[in-house]
Amino acid sequence: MATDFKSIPIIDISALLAKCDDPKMAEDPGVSDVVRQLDQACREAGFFYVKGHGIPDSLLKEVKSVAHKFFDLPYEEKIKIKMTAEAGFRGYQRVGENITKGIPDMHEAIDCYREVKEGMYGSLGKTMEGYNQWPCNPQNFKELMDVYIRLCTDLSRKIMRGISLALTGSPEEFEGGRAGDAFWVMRIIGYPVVPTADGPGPTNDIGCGAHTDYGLLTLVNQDDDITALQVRNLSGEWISAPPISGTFVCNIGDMLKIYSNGLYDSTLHRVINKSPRYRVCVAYFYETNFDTAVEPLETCIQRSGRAKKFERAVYGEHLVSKVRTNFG
Ligand SMILES: N=C(N)NCCCC[C@H](N)C(=O)O
Ligand SMILES: O=C(O)CCC(=O)C(=O)O
Ligand SMILES: [Fe+2]
Repeated sequence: MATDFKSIPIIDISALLAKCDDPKMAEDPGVSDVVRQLDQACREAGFFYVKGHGIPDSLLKEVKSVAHKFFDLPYEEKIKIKMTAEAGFRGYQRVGENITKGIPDMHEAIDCYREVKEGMYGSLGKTMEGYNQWPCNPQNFKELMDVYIRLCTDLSRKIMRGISLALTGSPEEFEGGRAGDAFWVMRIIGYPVVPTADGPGPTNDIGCGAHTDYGLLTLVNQDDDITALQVRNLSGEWISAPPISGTFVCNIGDMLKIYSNGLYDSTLHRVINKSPRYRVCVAYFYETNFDTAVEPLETCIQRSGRAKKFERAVYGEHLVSKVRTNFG
């Protein structure tokens, strides 16, 4: 459960990464220290920054730089990779096309998902079947994102080993049938400058309305120098998550809330870009296996008062119902 946190902690995870695939990792004092910090951050805020994550800062910056270059292109160019239901909701969506709680968001984006081949998950996977649509311009876009996705997947798996240790004492609860074949989502998002009182432009200033993320863990790579992401604490105050160069902002999704039986919450957050500059964010979402039925872990039920607080949910069903409401 979230608390009245006033700021979001920064965790150096290098000791966890160094020992992550060592069978004795649980006994390492450096790992234990990171695990304790992850546990506290997940209980108190559901949000934390990570540093010491091993992904080069130059790559974090390049990914944002190609995103800026894409969004700078004329509309006719961007719409060449238009998001459609036929493409499994992959591709470019214009400003106002994504809906949060009935209100159009003031962002444009390219949505990408792990490829779902025809028939792969039967009727459960139908909506998400399709291939990603990559722009030809900037030219290195796809190659760069492929590398980035691979690194984010590996990093997320490792952070989840730390979170697994914190919740259960074993590092492997989110592998195998739960998230050993993790589904992923990536959104490359652009937030235009908000209109001034007298100028033309969008009808509201909410870049992305209050929402929770859907899966296990999100890695947010946001533009430096613009504070726009806000996180809601228990009393309903919006706490800013300002950019800290070289870090990711991480947060917990709905599936981890269920697995942890509410020990960790998927914290509400929103985006308001009040700066005079266009903002980009590349958000990577690490999820469970697409067809996994998620239920509270037995250890977490024991640790949280012995009552099961959530019913089982199939991740793929949750995603599909979100995608369908996001795009009308
Ligand atoms: N895959 C994830 N988590 N996407 C987050 C998008 C949040 C906005 C969306 N309209 C919503 O209401 O969920
Ligand atoms: O733009 C951001 O900083 C976060 C975006 C976000 O919350 C999302 O896409 O789920
Ligand atoms: Fe989000």
